[in-house]
Amino acid sequence: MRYPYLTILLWCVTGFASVWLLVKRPQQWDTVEELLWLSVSLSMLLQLHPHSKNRLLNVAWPLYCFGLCLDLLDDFIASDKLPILLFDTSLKNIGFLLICSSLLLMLRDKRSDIVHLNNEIAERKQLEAKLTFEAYHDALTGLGNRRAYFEQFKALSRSHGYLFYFDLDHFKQANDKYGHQRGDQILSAFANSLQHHFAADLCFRLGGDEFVAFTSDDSIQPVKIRDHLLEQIFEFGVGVSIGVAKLAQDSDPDAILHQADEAMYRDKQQKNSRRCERP
Ligand SMILES: Nc1nc2c(ncn2[C@@H]2O[C@H](COP(=O)(O)OP(=O)(O)OP(=O)(O)O)[C@@H](O)[C@H]2O)c(=O)[nH]1
Repeated sequence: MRYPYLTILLWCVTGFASVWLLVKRPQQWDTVEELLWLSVSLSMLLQLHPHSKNRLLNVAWPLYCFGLCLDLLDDFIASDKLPILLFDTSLKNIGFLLICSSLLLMLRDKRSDIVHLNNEIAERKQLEAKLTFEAYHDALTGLGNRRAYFEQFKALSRSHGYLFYFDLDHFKQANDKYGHQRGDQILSAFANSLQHHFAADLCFRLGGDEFVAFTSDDSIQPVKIRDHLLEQIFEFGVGVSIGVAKLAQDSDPDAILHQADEAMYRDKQQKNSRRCERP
C-alpha cells in the first residue's frame, strides 16, 4: 500500500466528518455520500498515481477529484460567493470521461502489447521445436541421430524384436572418386531406401556411413533387402554390410550396438574374403 499514513488520515477525517454531519445535519445524507465518494477517489488516486505513466489519466483523475471537492463544498458555500462551484458537475463529468478515455487507450495499448508478446511466444516455441528437432535428427538424412537412438532405445527395444546395423562398403572410395557432395547424395538415397523397409521413426544414422533400424518383422533377411537398399547407389560402387542383434526387455543400448556391429563386421569380412577368393 502506498502512502499508508496519508490514506489512514484521509479515512479518519472522512469518518469524523461523516459522523459529525450525521449528528449535526441529519438531513444532509447526500453530503455524506459525496464525502465518501471523494475519499474513495482520493485513496485510489494515492494508490494509482505513482504507478501511472499515462499523462491523460494523471490529469483526469485529479480533475475528477477536484469536481467532487467542488460538489462537496457546494453544500456549504453558496455559488455566488465562489462562482467556480457552478462548474462542479461539469468538471466531475469531464474528469470521468477523460478517465474512461485514458483507460480505453491504455487497454488498446496493452492489447497490442499482448498481441506482440503472443507472436514472440509463438516464434520462440517454433524455434524451440526446431532446435529440439535438430538436436535429435541428422541434418543430412532427416533420420534420428545417435542421441535419439540412445534416448529412444529403452522404449523401442521393449516393443521391437531386432536391431539391424548397416555400414556402407567402400564409401570412402566413392567419396574420393565422385566427390563429397555425391557422397552426401549416396547417404541420403540409402536413408530413403532404409525407410521403405523400416518405419522412418525406427531408423537412425549413428554417424558417417553407419545406420541402425528397429523392427519386429522377423521375415526381414539381410540377404533379401541388401539389393533393394543399394538399388539407387549401386552404380557408385558402394555395398552395404548388415548385422542383426536380437533385442530383449532389459537390453543395454551399448551392448546391443556392439553385438550388431560385430555381426555386421563378420558380414563385411565374409564379403571381402569372397571377393579375394574370386580369380
Ligand atoms: N559425403 C560424406 N562423407 C562422410 C560423411 N560422414 C562421414 N563421411 C565419410 O565417410 C567415410 C567413412 O569411412 P569408412 O567407414 O572407413 O569408409 P568405407 O570406405 O565405407 O570403409 P569400409 O566400411 O571398411 O568399407 C569417411 O571417409 C568419412 O569422411 C558425410 O556426412 N558425408
